[in-house]
Amino acid sequence: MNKKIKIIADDKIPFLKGVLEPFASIQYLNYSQINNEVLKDADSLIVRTRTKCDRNLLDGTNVKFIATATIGFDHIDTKYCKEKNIKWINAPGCNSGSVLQYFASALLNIAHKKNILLKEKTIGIIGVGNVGSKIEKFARTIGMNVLLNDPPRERMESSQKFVLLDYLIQNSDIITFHVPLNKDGVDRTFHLADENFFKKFNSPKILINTSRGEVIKTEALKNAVKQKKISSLILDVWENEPQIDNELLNLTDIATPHIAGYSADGKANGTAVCVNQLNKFFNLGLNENWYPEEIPLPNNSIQIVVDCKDKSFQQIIYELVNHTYKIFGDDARLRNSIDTFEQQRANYPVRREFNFYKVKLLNGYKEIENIIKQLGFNLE
Ligand SMILES: NC(=O)c1ccc[n+]([C@@H]2O[C@H](COP(=O)([O-])OP(=O)(O)OC[C@H]3O[C@@H](n4cnc5c(N)ncnc54)[C@H](O)[C@@H]3O)[C@@H](O)[C@H]2O)c1
Ligand SMILES: O=C(O)[C@H](O)[C@H](O)COP(=O)(O)O
Repeated sequence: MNKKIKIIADDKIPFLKGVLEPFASIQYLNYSQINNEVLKDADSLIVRTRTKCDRNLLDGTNVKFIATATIGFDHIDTKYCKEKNIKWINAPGCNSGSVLQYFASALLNIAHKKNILLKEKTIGIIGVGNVGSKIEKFARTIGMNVLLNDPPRERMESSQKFVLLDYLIQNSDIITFHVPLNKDGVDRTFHLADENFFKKFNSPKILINTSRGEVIKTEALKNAVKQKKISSLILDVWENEPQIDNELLNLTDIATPHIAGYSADGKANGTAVCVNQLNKFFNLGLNENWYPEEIPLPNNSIQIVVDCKDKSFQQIIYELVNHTYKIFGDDARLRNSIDTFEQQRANYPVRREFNFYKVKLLNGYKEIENIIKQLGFNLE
């Protein structure tokens, strides 16, 4: 145990307070207060995406270990960290179940509103990692045709299951992005969807972005919507957050303030990875595999009862998913108050993922039972 380790942590990381105090000195700060000055004598940092960990922040400090309670790590200057021998870790997959829930809710609600039978549609998934793989499984489970694009995986796995981006664009009814933000290199994703990308649209498509705002060029996207190349637009991430483009917001069908990954389960997973990795790195003496003792309960009932009689399976899944997450609540809050983007994230209500809920089917049948289990719900 080393009492002298000093940690600076973002104060909006849930479940963290009180955990490391017996083993280290820890100070919680708003992300806007985490600067070079306050890090002077710090050994470690626990951050979210809002803290840019680069030379400006870290030069001349003692920081040896950075943990980010997120999957994304585009806010970490990995080259600089390597040069300075600063170890950094992220939390791969921590919130992939949460993004799946967001995605399922968004797609099923748009389909419901526009009378779209999803099993007749083709979905193109760009980026098939932790989140993209869950979306793939969901889409296949509900009978959709699926196209996958992931050049890094294609190179590594030399698999036939991937298609070229152009093919995906031309053959998908729905396109969804799950790539990391790569600012350069052969797998660059910065402005992956630009004028040239939208030029290839041969029919109006549903477009969903829960990855990073900078993956889509805002001006090109706005023009594509105005030219009716996009039939429905769902955005959780934006260029230049939290100062997002008001005109773009008004062109969306569903708009949310970067909360796709904000389930309480996802947050608990992210915090646990940070605590456990930090404990290991500094040999702090905390029990291995720490996990929050209690995750708060949501505002709805754990049990969901659905009568399947005379309902299509898309309708049944729509009802189930909507019980667990009401996406239009998040959408309305953002539309009513575009200037409180960051506050809406900070005060996000408790959301629990599918595996928290128990489903009781009335007039159920084998096929729907299997689908519900595959989606991660508990069947009573
Ligand atoms: N909105 C949210 O709250 C939220 C929550 C979780 C993740 N995210 C973001 O979603 C994205 C996906 O997250 P993840 O956990 O699945 O990440 P991941 O790293 O597990 O998967 C990313 C996948 O994209 C692939 N990829 C890389 N470059 C590509 C390219 N040029 N074209 C196509 N594929 C490419 C990788 O090979 C990998 O399989 C990330 O940007 C992450 O930051 C957002
Ligand atoms: O990268 C991630 O894990 C997600 O984008 C996550 O939702 C980011 O959350 P933040 O750190 O901005 O609170």
